[in-house]
Amino acid sequence: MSMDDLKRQAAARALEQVQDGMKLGLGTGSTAKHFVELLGERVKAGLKVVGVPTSEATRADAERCGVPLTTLEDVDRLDLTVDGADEVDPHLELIKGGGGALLREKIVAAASDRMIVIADDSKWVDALGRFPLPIEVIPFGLGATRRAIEAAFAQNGVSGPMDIRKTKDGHVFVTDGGHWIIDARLGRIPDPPKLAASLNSIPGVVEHGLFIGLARTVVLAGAQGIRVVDRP
Ligand SMILES: O=C[C@H](O)[C@H](O)[C@H](O)COP(=O)(O)O
Repeated sequence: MSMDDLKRQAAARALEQVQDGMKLGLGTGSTAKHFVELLGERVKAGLKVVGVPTSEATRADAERCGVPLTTLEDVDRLDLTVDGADEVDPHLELIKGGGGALLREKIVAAASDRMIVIADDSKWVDALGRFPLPIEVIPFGLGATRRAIEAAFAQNGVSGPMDIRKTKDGHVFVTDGGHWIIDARLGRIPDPPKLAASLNSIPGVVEHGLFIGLARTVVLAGAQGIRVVDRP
């Protein structure tokens, strides 16, 4: 079975949690894209839902698949967000943002009563940090922001190279919000909630890819089948 088949299986399992009338957060990335496509099939068959997309890419996918969209101005809360992740640890803390959508993803997840993460089981790790941590920053004053990030890393016992994310053709990657991303290769993050709190307090850091306390359930698809892990 291909990696893509596994991602679709995880998406299909999460879709079982969707009920008529729900307001949904629609994640971003190759796994979340499967969820949007499968959701579109259910909508064509009569399911009534509305979704808030977490990126312009997901907005385009949802429109193509016929999923009705809304905004967080027009609805108070979302019932459920289904999104992918770059890493998941045993406490169900996450690294997200490999596709650059972390800011809208975190806003949408925080506005949701429940977040289900869908992933192939290669995303499950003992400790977060092997995947470079995306940190979304304002381009103004970048040198000062970088130094403050380095100081926060030192306080948290981590260090590693920090790269401004580039596109394949060598241009700086610009997020949907018009910001840049620093990818920090930390290797292992001993205390993700503490590091998240440190990064939250840095002016110039718009958001970061540590999703703490947000995922309620993780659906992992692997060669041996599907494993569903709930937050204790
Ligand atoms: O910014 C991107 C998102 O956080 C994605 O959900 C994450 O990168 C996982 O993407 P994929 O399902 O393609 O591995």
